[in-house]
This record gives sequence, structure tokens and C-alpha cells, in this order.
Amino acid sequence: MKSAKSKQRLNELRTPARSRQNLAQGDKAPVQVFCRLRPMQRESDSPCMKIISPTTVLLSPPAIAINYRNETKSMKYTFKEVFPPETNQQELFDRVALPLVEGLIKGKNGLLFTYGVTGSGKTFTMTGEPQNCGILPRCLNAIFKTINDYQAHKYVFKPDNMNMFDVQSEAEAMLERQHELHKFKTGKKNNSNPDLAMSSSDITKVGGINEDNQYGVFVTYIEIYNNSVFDLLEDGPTGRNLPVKIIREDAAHNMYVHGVTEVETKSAEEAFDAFYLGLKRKRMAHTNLNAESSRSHSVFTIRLVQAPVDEMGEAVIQNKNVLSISQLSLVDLAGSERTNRTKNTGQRLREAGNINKSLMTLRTCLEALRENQINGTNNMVPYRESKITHLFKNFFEGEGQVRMVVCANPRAEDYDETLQVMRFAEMAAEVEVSKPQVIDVAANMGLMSGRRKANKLFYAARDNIARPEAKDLELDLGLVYSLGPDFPSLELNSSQANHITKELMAHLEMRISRRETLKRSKQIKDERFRSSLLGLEKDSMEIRSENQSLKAQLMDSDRRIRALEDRLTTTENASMSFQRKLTEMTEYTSALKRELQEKDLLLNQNKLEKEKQKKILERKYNHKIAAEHEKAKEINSENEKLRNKVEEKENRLRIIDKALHIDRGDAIGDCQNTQTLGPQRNENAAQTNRDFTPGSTPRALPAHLLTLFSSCPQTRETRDTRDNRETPASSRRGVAIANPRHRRSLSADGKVWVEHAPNKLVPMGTVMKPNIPSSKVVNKLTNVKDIANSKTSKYCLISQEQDTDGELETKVYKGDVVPTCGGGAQVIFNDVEMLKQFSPNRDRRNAGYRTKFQGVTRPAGETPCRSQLS
Ligand SMILES: Nc1ncnc2c1ncn2[C@@H]1O[C@H](COP(=O)(O)OP(=O)(O)OP(=O)(O)O)[C@@H](O)[C@H]1O
Repeated sequence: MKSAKSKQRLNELRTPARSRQNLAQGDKAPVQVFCRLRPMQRESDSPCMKIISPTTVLLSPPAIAINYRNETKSMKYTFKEVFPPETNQQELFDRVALPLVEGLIKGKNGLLFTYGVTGSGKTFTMTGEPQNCGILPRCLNAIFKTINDYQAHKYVFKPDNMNMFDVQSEAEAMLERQHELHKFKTGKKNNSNPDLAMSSSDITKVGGINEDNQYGVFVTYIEIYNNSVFDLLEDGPTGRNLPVKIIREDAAHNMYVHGVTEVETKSAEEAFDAFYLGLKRKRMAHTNLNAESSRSHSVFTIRLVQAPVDEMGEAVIQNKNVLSISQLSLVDLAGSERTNRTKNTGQRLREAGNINKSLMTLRTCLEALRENQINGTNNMVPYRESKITHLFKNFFEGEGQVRMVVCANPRAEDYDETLQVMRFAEMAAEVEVSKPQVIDVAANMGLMSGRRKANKLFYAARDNIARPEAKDLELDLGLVYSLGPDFPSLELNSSQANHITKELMAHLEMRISRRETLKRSKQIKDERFRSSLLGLEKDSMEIRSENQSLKAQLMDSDRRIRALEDRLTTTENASMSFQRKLTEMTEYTSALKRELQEKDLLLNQNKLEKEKQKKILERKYNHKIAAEHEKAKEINSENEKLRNKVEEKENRLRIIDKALHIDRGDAIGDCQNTQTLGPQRNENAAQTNRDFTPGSTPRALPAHLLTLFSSCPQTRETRDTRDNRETPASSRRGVAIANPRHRRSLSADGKVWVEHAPNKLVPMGTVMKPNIPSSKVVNKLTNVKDIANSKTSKYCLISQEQDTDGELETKVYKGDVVPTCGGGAQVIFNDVEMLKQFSPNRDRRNAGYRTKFQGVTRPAGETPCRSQLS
């Protein structure tokens, strides 16, 4: 029951934005609008603004103004305060921002805008220049100078990512610090800009700090660009690649950027580091008006977390509900220039459109708010239409100090834009926001003030009490142990001074009772101290053992790290050597590739050359083949002619044969030689003549042999026989008759042969030729004497041809040489030997190098020629 009550009470103590309804009417304050005029750039420039009082400016339309005809009247605009061009940064800070810093320290929210045309000095006012810092660095310096002695250790306060904070114990915070230290060692970059450093004498210290609190400072830096929110402090990619953040409402209905990086900073320098890191990432675009014109709104927020220390004045109370969180948002708005004036196009135009739209929404929101406040209406204010208004909705709807510095460039060229700015400023100044309320959480919890100081003094006394010089030490222990006010005056100067005795008695009694109270209090404290000492001792022992185990872990980790480092070195060496090899191999491969390409090229060239040659040869051979075809045709026609002639001759021979049969007796009688022959021989001759059919031999003869026949000298009788079939018997005397008696073995008859081998023969190799012992070999029968002489009696013609299967066929035509009456000779062919040779591969059955005889005709009783294998 008690805990529920205390919880409720703690919830009440928190300082979220409260709704306006809960606040009294008197708790409102108008938005404070200041005006700062920047110096003129050129002396030749004519101004359109004049300061007529410390709070008023006069804006006069110059002749170049767009609305010159409509607005010829000069207008007065009143501000909380007007700062002339010569106002320095410190003055401005003191007047405008210092109260916000004071409010922040006291737990109040604050919002400060700089608003104005591009180049009017917004960034100069907010950030400033090197050695001439603006509001932002001065705020940071002032905050840290003020809270410096009262800062909590880092990570005691930890953002819970829902716009609130957790409170961690000292041990947890220490662990995180160690973790960070390790991270820092392994390469954290320093973004600090020394130019922002200020001499400590220039830094203002704010009063009114609650010394019984501990403080933590957190900064965020966001950019609103093209109506999207980007976290400028987020680790990772820069520029447009940053992820877009969304605005959300926390449990206390405060708006915040969800997932934004909140950096805890312990000094102004650390905060500058964060600021410069964000600044680096900020988009700066160039326009025709200003080479460094900011195209986005940037919001730098400082959140101050404070929590009361416990009753001992030492550690922060470990309860997130007692935290007080205040924030100061410093907003540098983008320039409010007209787009047509800046000559923007494309992306720039879109940016300018978004900038103008968001500023317009700001204006619309403020107008609607003012309308509601003046008329008591409850019209919807379109905060959500732009990110900037959505984010700061609480300042207008809830509570907080809102201030605006309107920056103005008094030159005439800026009149039109400045006029708009002035109107906006005038309107904004009429808007009221609720004053922030501060609740003293510690007082509500029953904690005495001065705890921290007492604790400090206690430690100082404890440290110094043992020293010899301690007796001279003046310790202000009054706050801690006091027996009340000093003794009253005890001088007894008369007997009627009883009242003095009474006073003394009363005083002494009071002191005695006070002493008793202090004694009791001391006893209680002693008890508590003892128990807490025990607790501490216990904690200390735990910490010691934990420390030892952590040390062991650390050593182990160190060992592992060293081993990993060794491995890494080895791997790196190996990797380098592989890299070298890889490079070599790559070079080698590329050399080989080059070689291959060259070879391919050569090959292709050769191929092309060959193709060319082939085509040339084809053309050549096609010509030749065509010529050969022509020749073959001619030969065929020649053959045809010869065949006709042969047929003609055959016919004649048949006629002769007939005639011979009819007039056999006469014919024999006409021939003298035949008279000596017996009837048997005549019969043989007749038989021979019968065997020798006119058609057989000539048909088997090749063409050139027919030529031989025709080339043989012919007798008148034969000519007559050919010419006249009915030639008388006496006239047929000269017809040569073959004598078959001379036919002997083809190889052993001992006769003289004429071996006619017209062509160069293919060496037969495996074939045994017939044995012809005495022969005369001729290639051409040009001389008749070769055959028509007394010795030669046999003729043999050897021819080689290819058969239809492409096999070599050797034919030996044999015949008897019979002298003719006219002194010539005729050959009577009576035998043909045909030798065919087959390749063993052609027919397995013929394997063994057999030679076949085909179509061999030979006279009876003769030994056939033998072919042998070689
Ligand atoms: N009060 C001043 N005193 C001296 N110089 C000033 C003052 N105000 C502005 N300037 C100078 O004017 C220039 C433009 O100022 P600044 O960049 O602050 O303009 P801006 O309004 O922020 O422009 P943008 O909207 O483009 O960001 C700067 O070089 C700055 O030094």
C-alpha cells in the first residue's frame, strides 16, 4: 500500500509536458521574438531597415521592391529587443540564450529558433565563426561550466530509447565506461574543432543550480531535409544514405525522434565533437544567393538529466521516476527565400519548395494557435503537416520557453523577403506558450537540502581530523551538528538579573534536549552507518572477488588476443604471399592469354590462307575436271567410232570366215605351207579357227591394240577381202593363219617374246609374273620390225586397270605372231591371263594374301601361271 502511494507521488513529481488546461491563465508567456540586423556587405548598398528604438525597426520599401506600388508605406515592427549590426555574439547570447540555459539548469524546456532570409546571419547567430562563437557553443560552455562539479559519472543515466532515461548503479556505469575506453582505444575519431574553444573567462556561469542533484548532459543533432528527419550523429553512412527517422510520442505525450543517437557528453569539448561530426554530415548546398546556404533545418538538442542524491549526499537515487529531464533545442532554420530569386532548378527547387512549405506550416500553426488563444476556439492546428512543427508541438501545446531570433539583412534587395519575415515575426510574438513549472522532487521526498555539501564537509573533516594541524582547522560543521544558537549574554550586572539566569537555564535545557536529539540522531546514524558499512564491506568483498574473476578473464582475453594477433600476423603474411603469387599468376595468365590470342590469330590467318588455296585449287581442279570430262567425252566418241569400226571389221571377218568355211579346200590349196600339213593338222587349224571366234579377242582387246591391228601392213588380198566380200579364192592367198601348234606353255616354250607393256606398270609386288625367258620389252610399238622379224614369234601385252571396286587388275593378253605375206605380221591372240589383287583388309575371307585368277583361258594341257605370295 505504501509503495503504491509513493509510486503515485513519484509519478506526480516527474516533469513531462502537462496539458494547458491544468495551468492557470497567468502561467502563459508570449513567444519572445528578437531581431538581429546584420551589417551591410557593401557600403554602396542602400538599406531598407532602420532601428528606431531598442525594440522597433522601420521597414521602408525601396523602389526595386516587387510590391513597391502597393506598399509604399514604411512599416514599424516591434520586437522584444532589436540588436543592431554592431551587437557582438556575447551580448546576444546573454540577452537571448542565457535565460534559456538558466531555465534548462532549473529543469525547464526551451526552444530557440533563428529565422530569416538566406544570408541574413542565422547560422552566424546560431553557430558563429571560429573565434567568434555563436549561441550554440556558448550555451554548451555555460552549461558545463555550471554543472561541472555536479556531474554524475558517465552512464549513470542511460537513454532508454523511448525518450526517457534509466538510472544505473555506479558499478554498471563503470563497466560501460571500461567498455567505451576499450572502444576508444580501438580507433575513435576526434572531430573537435579547436576554433570553437573559448577562453574560460568568457564563459558565463549560470546561478541557481541545485547542488543536491547530479547532472548528465546528452546531445542529439538532427537534420530535417526535404521534410525527412535524419540523424546526423548516427554511425554509418553519411549524406543522403542516412536512414530516415520518424517522430513519435512518448509515454508522457512528448514528441521525439525515435531511435535518434543521444551522445552523453561530459565536457563542452565532447559536445563540440558531436556537433562537428553532425556538421560534417550536414548538407550544404550552393545557391546563387549564398555560396554556403543551408538547405535544411538543423536541430541541436541538449538534454539535461538531473536526479537528487540520496540522504547521505553521495549517490544518485536509483529511481528513474525522480529524474528531471529538461531540454534546450537550438534550431537553425533554412533560408526563407523565394525560389525564383535564387534561380533554383531541379533538386534545388524541390528543396526550396520543401523548405518554404515547412516554414509556411510553421507560420500556419502559429497563426491557428494565436487564433485559438485570442478567440478561445479549439481549431485544429496542423502540426503534423511538417516535421519541424510536429517535433516541437509540445512547446506550443505544452509548456516551455520559446524564443526566436529573426535575422535580417537590411539591404534593399532583400526587402520583399524581409517583409514576409517581419510579418511572420510579428504574428509569432502574439502566440502565447505556457510557462514551465518546476517541482522540487527532493523536497517532496522529505530530503533536506545541503546533503551534498554536508557530505563533502564530512569527508574533509574525516581526512583532516587526524592531522596535527587539525586543531587550527576551521570546519563549518554547523550544517551537520549544531546545538542551536550561541549562548546569550551571561553578564550578571545586577541582582535583578534573574531573567538572565532563567534565559541561561532555558538555553541550557534547549541545548541539553538538542544534545539528546543529536545523540539519538547520532546513534541512529551510527546504526545506519554500521549497517551500511557492513553492506559496503559485503559489497566490497563481492566486488573484490568479482574483480579477481574479471582480472582472470581479462588475462585470458589478453592471452587469446595475443594468440589471435599472432595468427593474424601469420595469416597476413600468408595472405601477402598469396597475393604476390596471385599477382604473378595473373601476369603469367595474361601473358599466356596474349600468346594464345596471337596463336589464334595466326591460326585464323592460316585457315583463311588455306581456304583461299583450297578455293584456288578447287577452281583449278574444277577446270581440269571439266577438261577431263571433255576429253572423256571425246574419247568416248572416239571409242564409239572405233567400236563401230570394229563391228564393221567383225562383220567383214564374219563374212571372211563364212567364205573360208565355204571354200576351205580352195583356201588350203592356195596356201603352199598347208599342203605339207596332214589332215590332222588341218583339222587342228580348223579347230583353232573355230575356237578363235572373231568376236572374242578383239572385244577383249584395249583400244590401242585395235590400233595395232589397223596399223599392221595389210596385204592387197586382205584389203580386197574387206572391200569386196565376194573375192575369188586365189585372191585370199595372203590371209595369215595362226598356227596353234606353236602354242606351248606360256612360260617355257623357249620362244622369243615381245613383251609389250605400254604404260608404266604398277609394281605388282605379291604377284608372280609369268616366266618369259627370252623377251624383248617394249613400251610402244612404233617400229614394225619389233614384231615383224624372223625371231619373234610370240606377243604379249600387259595392261593394268582399276576394276569397278577400285582394285588393281592386271591382264596379260598373249598371242602368236604370224608373219603376213606383205612382210608385216599379225598377232593372233589366243590367251588372256587376268590377275586380280585384293587388299587383305577388304575381305577377311581373302586374308592370307591370296591372289585370284579370274577369267583365265588357256589351251588344254598347258600349265597355268602361278602367282605366289611375296
Ligand atoms: N551579424 C553579423 N555580423 C557579421 N557577419 C555576419 C553577421 N550576420 C551574417 N554575417 C555573415 O554573413 C554571411 C552569411 O551568414 P549566414 O551563413 O549566417 O547566413 P544564413 O542566414 O545562415 O544563410 P542560410 O540560410 O543560407 O544558411 C556569413 O559569412 C556571415 O559571416
